[in-house]
Amino acid sequence: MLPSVGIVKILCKTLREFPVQALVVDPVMVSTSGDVLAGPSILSVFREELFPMADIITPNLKEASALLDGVQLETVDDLRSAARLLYDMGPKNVLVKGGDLPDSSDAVDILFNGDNFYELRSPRIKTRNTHGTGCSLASCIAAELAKGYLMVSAVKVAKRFVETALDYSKDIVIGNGLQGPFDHLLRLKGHSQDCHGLQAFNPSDLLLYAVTDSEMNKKWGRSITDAVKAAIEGGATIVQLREKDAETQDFLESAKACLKICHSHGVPLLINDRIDIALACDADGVHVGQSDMPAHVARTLLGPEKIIGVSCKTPEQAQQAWVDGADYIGCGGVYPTNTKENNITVGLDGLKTVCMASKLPVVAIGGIGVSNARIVMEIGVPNLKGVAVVSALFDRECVLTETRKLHAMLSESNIDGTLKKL
Ligand SMILES: Cc1ncc(COP(=O)(O)OP(=O)(O)O)c(N)n1
Ligand SMILES: Cc1ncsc1CCOP(=O)(O)O
Ligand SMILES: [Mg+2]
Repeated sequence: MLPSVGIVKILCKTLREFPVQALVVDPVMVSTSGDVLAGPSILSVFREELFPMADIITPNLKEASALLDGVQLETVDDLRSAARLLYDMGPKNVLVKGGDLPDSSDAVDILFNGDNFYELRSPRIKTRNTHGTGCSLASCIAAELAKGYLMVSAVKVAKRFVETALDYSKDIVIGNGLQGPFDHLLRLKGHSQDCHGLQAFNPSDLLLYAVTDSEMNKKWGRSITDAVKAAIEGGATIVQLREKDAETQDFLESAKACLKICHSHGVPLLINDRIDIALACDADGVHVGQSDMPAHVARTLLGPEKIIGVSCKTPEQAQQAWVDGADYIGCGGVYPTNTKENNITVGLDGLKTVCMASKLPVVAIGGIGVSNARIVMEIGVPNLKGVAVVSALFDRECVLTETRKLHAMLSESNIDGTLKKL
């Protein structure tokens, strides 16, 4: 908040003397609640001195209008024209925030970098807790840029953060004012206890990730609950129900029964593909692939506490998973597999490339078993946390024996540079 010309001039002089790596300017003039925070005398010094130094400026609708001498901004096309005119004032990027745009069910923001326009949409969240959203967005962009991310990524992460946090805290009541702040600490909430007494997501849970397969269990004449019990007894640290052919009602009943078994052993249970089943049985989370429900939609539906995993074969997909609010990624097939048809194999090199690009913990999947799990785990990247296995556990006569063998092997492998013994 820069309320006087003198203060802006001092700031600009100081920035010239002590240049910063990235400058995010939120030209605070009119708050979402309508309060005037800086008068019109500030406009010329913003335009002429501060904006040309900025990597990005982030005006809301009213501020963009004030900076453009009161021009009416009523449509997404108007936002685009405004972004272009503001860009001509010298900043490297312009984000015009259309949260106050009339007649739009989405919150639409326009990012313009001189070459391209990006239309960023998120569902409009009905809440009184919008106080400080603009400041939070700008601060989050600054934090992402400080971490070295490109502008488009930084803006997307910031917008997703604000959207998720707004949704998460839409009903909280803080203070007596008309507007409350939203809860900025939702990411930290992941470390709290959930209502089942299970610790929220811990990346080391990915160590021995058992993925069920109804066909395999049928073939060996066992129920899904017996299969899950045996895998947990053998040392599985997380379980995913991947029941491709199950009827919805059967799937839901099995999921409820498996959840009881998993929780009685402190093991998280995820559901593959089916957000509806995960919601209906209150599972610990879901795993989605590139053609399943987008992870950011799953996050909105499941809320901040649930675990979301995304299948990724490329660094770009890994970056998107992070932007979308996932907790981990599954990378593979590392080796060829008969379990998933037409699955492209990425090999150990592909796995390493994805791990190195990923800000999220990674579990390797595809053709992995006792014979090769050690080689996979020893590729030497700290965020590779474990292996996800289907046939090596469930297409075998004794799930317990196979899980024990794999568990013993993983316990001895050199993970994160430290010899791990479970
Ligand atoms: C841990 C883990 N990683 C990857 C996958 C594969 O998910 P997807 O690409 O959606 O394919 P399907 O399993 O749905 O056939 C997974 N399930 N688990
Ligand atoms: C679901 C999936 N996604 C990538 S490979 C794969 C199948 C893994 O099964 P298996 O462990 O039997 O190779
Ligand atoms: Mg899937």
